[in-house]
Amino acid sequence: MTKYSIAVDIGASSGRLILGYLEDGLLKLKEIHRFENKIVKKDELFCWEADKLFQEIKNGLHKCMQMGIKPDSIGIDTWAVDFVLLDENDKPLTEAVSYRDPRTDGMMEQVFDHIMKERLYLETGIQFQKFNTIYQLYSIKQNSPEVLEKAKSFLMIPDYFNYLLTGKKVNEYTNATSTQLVNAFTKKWDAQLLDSLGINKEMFHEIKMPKTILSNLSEELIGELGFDMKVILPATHDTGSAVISVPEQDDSIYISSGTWSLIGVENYFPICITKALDYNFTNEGGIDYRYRFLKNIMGLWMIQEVRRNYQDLYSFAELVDMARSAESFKSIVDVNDDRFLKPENMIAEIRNYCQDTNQMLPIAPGEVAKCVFDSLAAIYKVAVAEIEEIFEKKFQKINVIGGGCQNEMLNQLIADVTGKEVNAGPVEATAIGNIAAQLMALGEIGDIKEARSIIKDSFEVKKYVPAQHILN
Ligand SMILES: Nc1ncnc2c1ncn2[C@@H]1O[C@H](COP(=O)(O)OP(=O)(O)O)[C@@H](O)[C@H]1O
Ligand SMILES: C[C@H](O)[C@H](O)[C@@H](O)C(=O)COP(=O)(O)O
Ligand SMILES: [Mg+2]
Repeated sequence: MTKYSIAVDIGASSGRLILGYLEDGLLKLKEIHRFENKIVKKDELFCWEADKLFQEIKNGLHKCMQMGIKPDSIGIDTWAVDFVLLDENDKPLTEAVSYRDPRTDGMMEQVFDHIMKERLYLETGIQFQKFNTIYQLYSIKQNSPEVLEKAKSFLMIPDYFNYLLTGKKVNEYTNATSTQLVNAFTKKWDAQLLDSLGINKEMFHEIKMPKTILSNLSEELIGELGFDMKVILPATHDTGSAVISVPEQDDSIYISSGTWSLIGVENYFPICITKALDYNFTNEGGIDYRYRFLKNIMGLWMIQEVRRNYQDLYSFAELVDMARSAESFKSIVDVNDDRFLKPENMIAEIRNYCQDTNQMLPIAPGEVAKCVFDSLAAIYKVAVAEIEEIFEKKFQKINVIGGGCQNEMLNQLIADVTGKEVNAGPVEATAIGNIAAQLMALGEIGDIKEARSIIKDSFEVKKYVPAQHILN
């Protein structure tokens, strides 16, 4: 009897419900629902609209019913690091504040007064991003200590949605590691670290692995939806699910290309050496206790903001076409400069950077877009060199997955600047990895090796080779 699993993948720019099932040995997908996700200002904080997002999940499930589809399971993945705190009555004490809120400015440095940066890296193996959960919680402790005193539950965004579906409160492993509060070796919440920061460790829940069958829906949800199903934990960190889908892991580097670009390799142990620290690589948890050795790059967030600055006048495809026509424009920016994390106006900020670095200012939309794509390709090249230096080997291929793999100009740029073969696809890598974990939990797929073989057979990837003149 065919099993049907629903993946809920909510990235920083959009969410989608995608139905997945096996047919003739291939993984088939059917998009059920898609919705926008964006940051809004609430009480002077940049927040996600968590209630609206949960309603969109239910809207998608209602659509399933209208299509006569009763999924056997559902799995939710979202962006990392962000969370909600619940009080003793399981009522939210906080909004779902976004990692782009400046409340964490300066917090990392204050945390280093309690634990040396090097020690924190050795214990957790997690990259230093000023928006990591550890710094968000420290900010709450500094500015609203009463909130932390009342907090009885810490739930990351997918954990929170799972709680709303089932009434069960757990923390899923891959996303928990992104907090920089999980010990890379014990794979548990680091009690000593939490104590040293004065953060109440009792509010953290048991860490559960991907493929855990959490529960059935709550009675309330069954009543509302008219059907029941299993709630399964995929790799609830979206990039953790995306990496499951990378068709070829050996000898290849992946770029999970969405709002963020996450560039790295799959590994079987944490690499916490000084060079990895200096280059700010992370060891986020993966499926089956693997590690995602990767680093964050500002990503297509920049072109999303450019598009918004142009009042959504142009599609992403049109921006790419215009960038192609700006062939002679050569200025590039350091996309990882903090100024690009949440600027008032991305176009103005890019121009300011070019001014500050005595480069030509991008004026036309095509020049702005080209500057973004050239700049991303340039920093990818640096990251590839850093990875090869740390692993002391050359990687032959780069797999670009996620929405950004549709950017054919950027794919070709990556091949040209790195001199490597680029394989682009699958677009919905995150949802595919989410579904694969659910089908493994349901016994439809044996293990990750089989899952990757099915995914490779099921989805086309488009190949890009370096332009000939580059290779000569
Ligand atoms: N047709 C297209 N051509 C070029 N780029 C595209 C196209 N469609 C989507 N993209 C890129 O994909 C990005 C969204 O990727 P996605 O993985 O959906 O992001 P997230 O999961 O972070 O919301 C967009 O910001 C855009 O840059
Ligand atoms: C803030 C985190 O680094 C971010 O969530 C990243 O880990 C990630 O998963 C981004 O996924 P998108 O689909 O939003 O690009
Ligand atoms: Mg995504």
